[in-house]
Amino acid sequence: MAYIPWCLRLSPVTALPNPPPATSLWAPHPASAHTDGEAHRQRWLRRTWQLHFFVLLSHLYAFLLLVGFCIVGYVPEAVLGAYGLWVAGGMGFITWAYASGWCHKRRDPGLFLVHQAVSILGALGLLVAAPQVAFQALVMLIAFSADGFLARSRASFAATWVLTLLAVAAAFFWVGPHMRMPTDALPGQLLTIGVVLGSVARSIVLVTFFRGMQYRLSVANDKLGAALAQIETLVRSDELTGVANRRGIMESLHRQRELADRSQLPFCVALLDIDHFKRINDHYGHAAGDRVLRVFGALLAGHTRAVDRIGRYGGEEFLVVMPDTATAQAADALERLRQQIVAANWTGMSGVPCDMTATIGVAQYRAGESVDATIRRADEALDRGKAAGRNRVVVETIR
Ligand SMILES: Nc1nc2c(ncn2[C@@H]2O[C@H](COP(=O)(O)OP(=O)(O)OP(=O)(O)O)[C@@H](O)[C@H]2O)c(=O)[nH]1
Repeated sequence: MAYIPWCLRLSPVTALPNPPPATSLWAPHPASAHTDGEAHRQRWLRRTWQLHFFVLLSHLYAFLLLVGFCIVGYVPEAVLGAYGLWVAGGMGFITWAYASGWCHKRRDPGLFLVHQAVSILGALGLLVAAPQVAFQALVMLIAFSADGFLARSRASFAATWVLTLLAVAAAFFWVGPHMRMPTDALPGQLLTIGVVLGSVARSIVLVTFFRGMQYRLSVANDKLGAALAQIETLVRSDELTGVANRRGIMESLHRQRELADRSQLPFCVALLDIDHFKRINDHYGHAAGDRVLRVFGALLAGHTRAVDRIGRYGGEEFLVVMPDTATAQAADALERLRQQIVAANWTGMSGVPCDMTATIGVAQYRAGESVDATIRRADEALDRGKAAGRNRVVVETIR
């Protein structure tokens, strides 16, 4: 899974059982890389480096403050040297890990646990070695713990803070009596103000950065949700006519069957077939035939109830699911529809000089039967309608 700090994780899009992972903070996930391509990868790399550069700056700032404390005599030079080596070594390693791409291959590309362990131990070491600047060391400890926002999980975030608090308690226990705020003279006061300002600035930048990340992730998540909803609609729609395609109408039919089995309410299935449609193709070409089909789809959508479900079952054959409807009511409604088809201005609407009719077969669902059985009976009625001369509504034969 891509590395995403827990605080940036968004609720997953539920439209698909396995939604693609949201974008990672530290490295673009391979699955998401193809969406925006190289530009997207470069953007993420730039952000990673921006954050890393800022962290480097904050360490440099803390080091310069320590130099100041050393100059005015609060910190031994050996401690300053050890601290400098620790920061240079740690940051050098992390810079190498980013630059070489080594950290991107790891399960934890932010090197979170290593980073936290090194940071907390270093700050603790400073606290013990130079209790004169305990205040700065404590501020650093808390600031490093705030990096826990990069944690993979709430558990490691909580663990970071618990460990920090335990470390601080232990440090107080050992060196507590020697701790003091170096504010007895002006240089110490100024340096202490510098520590406070530095920690406030670090917090502001980190919070701003994470808020920005969270906003961008939420926008990406919304876009993904909208795209998935669009795909959901597209896979169930007929491109030519705009009504449901065979998959969509069959899903509606299965749903209606389940509802009817529960509610014991009747429902009907109607199959509609345009009469002599082949002639349109033969006389005016396939494109003209497509325009006629589009008009037929629009007529069906416009002259059926909102609760009825319409789909293109195949070729010039359409299927209508009519909920809460018994055969007699269905036959009446379909007869009105047939008349609308006859009366429609086909030439005006399709641009093809023609007058179309349709034959309709209708069957009522019988409790417990398969949807295929209902469709078969509607199809038999349709065949009888064609054989009897077309342009009519035929109800299934009750056996
Ligand atoms: N333009 C166009 N034609 C299609 C499409 N799908 C199927 N057809 C055509 O629809 C015609 C169906 O012809 P037939 O099954 O003989 O039916 P018919 O001519 O309507 O005759 P009856 O149903 O017996 O009244 C064929 O010519 C198919 O090529 C489509 O998406 N677009």
